[in-house]
Amino acid sequence: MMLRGIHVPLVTPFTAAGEVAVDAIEKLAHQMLDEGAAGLVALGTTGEVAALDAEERARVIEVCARVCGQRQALLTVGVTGNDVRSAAQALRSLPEGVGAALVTVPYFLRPGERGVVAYFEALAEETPVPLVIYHIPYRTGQAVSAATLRRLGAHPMVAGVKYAVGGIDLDAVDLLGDLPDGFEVVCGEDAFISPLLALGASGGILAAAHLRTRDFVELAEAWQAGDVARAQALGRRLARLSAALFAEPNPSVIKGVLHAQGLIPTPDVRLPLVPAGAEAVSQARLVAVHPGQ
Ligand SMILES: O=C(O)C1=N[C@H](C(=O)O)C[C@H](O)C1
Repeated sequence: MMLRGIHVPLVTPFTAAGEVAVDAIEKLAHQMLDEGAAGLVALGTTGEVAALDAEERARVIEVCARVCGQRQALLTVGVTGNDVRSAAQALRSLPEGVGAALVTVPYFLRPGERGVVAYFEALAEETPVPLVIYHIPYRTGQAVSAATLRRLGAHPMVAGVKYAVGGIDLDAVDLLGDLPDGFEVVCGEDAFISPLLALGASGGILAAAHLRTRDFVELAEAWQAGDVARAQALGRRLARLSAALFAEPNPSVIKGVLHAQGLIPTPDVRLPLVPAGAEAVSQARLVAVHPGQ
């Protein structure tokens, strides 16, 4: 169960001069693992990968690979793109220490499900590490059915799917009711982590888990142990936190809270993202401390 547990897609903090704050990434990476995260994700959506140049991406991967190597934790690296040659090149370029690649469904082109299958089957023949399909139709514009995910999951180099469809849909219920051997579902829709775990997901790749990390870890453990009462209580509280942290475009609120806690040097994000409003940050900080029953 390579993807079991909570994996934190790290933010990319920036200095006041607008540079990538590598030291802050290193400290955050250690802190997430200290809190029980099973692994880290570099260059996810939360890491603002689209706004980083090649050299910055390489530095983020390097620091995360160093920390995950020291801690024997899984490092998953985001590979975004909508053409097979650049995605394949990015996979081939992954350095030692990267354990998996989170590959977005090709976005904007809307290639259809046959195109999605051909894309991932081509990458699965090239990749040095297992692939996790990043299925997020409200960002990519491309639907992917349970049947298609099951077909892709039959490939030995396709390890799972990060499932983020804006809730729990019938495809999630269908897929989790009949998973290919060795294929896992991890939640990518933070507020729905608890119900997806209840349906049999292995864990989550959750930006919200930058905060109350240990609670997210305990939530996954409670569902895996069948402690339903504990899992339901934690799930309700953490859903409220997730909703507050996603009140404005991710990762602006999370960065605002981490900055207010002194964990990153600035709350800055790169355009077209803009820093979260003070009210959203204040509300998220309040919910993080008092998540309710
Ligand atoms: O960075 C990621 O990977 C994630 N991105 C999602 C999004 O911003 O849509 C949210 C999820 O927590 C992880």
